[in-house]
Amino acid sequence: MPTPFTYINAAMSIDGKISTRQRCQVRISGDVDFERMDELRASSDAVMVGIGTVLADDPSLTVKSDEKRAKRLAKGLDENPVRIVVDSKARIPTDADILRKGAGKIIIAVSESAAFDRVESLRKKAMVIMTGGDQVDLPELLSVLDEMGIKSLMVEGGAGLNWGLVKNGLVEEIYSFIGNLIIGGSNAPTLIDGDGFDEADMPTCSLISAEKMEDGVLLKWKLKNS
Ligand SMILES: NC(=O)C1=CN([C@@H]2O[C@H](COP(=O)(O)OP(=O)(O)OC[C@H]3O[C@@H](n4cnc5c(N)ncnc54)[C@H](OP(=O)(O)O)[C@@H]3O)[C@@H](O)[C@H]2O)C=CC1
Ligand SMILES: Nc1nc(O)c(N)c(N[C@@H]2O[C@H](COP(=O)(O)O)[C@@H](O)[C@H]2O)n1
Repeated sequence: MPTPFTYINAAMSIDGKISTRQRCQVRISGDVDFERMDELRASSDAVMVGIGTVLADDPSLTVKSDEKRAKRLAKGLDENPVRIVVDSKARIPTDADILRKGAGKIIIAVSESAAFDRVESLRKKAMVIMTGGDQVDLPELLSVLDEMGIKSLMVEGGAGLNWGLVKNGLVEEIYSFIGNLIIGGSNAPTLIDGDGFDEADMPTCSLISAEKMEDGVLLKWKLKNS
């Protein structure tokens, strides 16, 4: 089944954490990396996060630069890419920023385990796509997105969603900005959490580029199995 070109973009500490043990939003990127992230948003068909990130960070996932939004409009696109939340049980608060801020399509990807009334109330604010039994079926979801014309998909985390996508072989590239911080903590989320791979199954990557950026480094990887 065809799926969009899917890539993860994230910022992590020297020790691979993407947040603290309190799971609150941490500014790891500097201005240059946030600008790069905004350009990626502006140039992607869709941006995706997991419900854990929505509950922790309450992001809007909008393109921040007026100029970049104007360029999208000039090309006949919506100001923002399609914004997608992977949320099996439809837990997203109805006043979440992503549902209130910015123009453009919003998709909430739920599973059959979502309560009917929650799904019906979300349908007033967003398009709902249902796949999977207990949890969202990510391969099926990405196939549906591809059929809808979404050909490039930027994944902005968090740790659990990143795992689900990589485990299913759905990620082609990973871009990680490593900032000059040490966060530590065995309960702080890393770039990829979940159950983890056994040694025999670990995906390997080839390095696309390594670039010094402000006080950190931007690494771009291509997954070999994709
Ligand atoms: N530094 C950075 O670049 C970034 C940092 N973060 C940080 O990451 C943390 C959030 O990460 P995390 O808590 O892992 O949350 P995620 O955003 O990764 O969401 C995880 C949730 O996604 C849902 N989900 C649905 N289907 C699947 C599936 N098939 N596979 C995997 N997950 C699925 C699950 O909830 P359910 O079953 O209910 O649907 C799961 O608990 C926050 O602390 C945030 O600040 C987040 C993004 C970027
Ligand atoms: N690239 C990057 N660097 C950091 O330091 C970060 N904390 C994040 N977090 C991601 O950005 C989202 C915030 O988006 P809004 O601009 O508020 O819409 C957040 O949810 C994470 O996905 N990213």
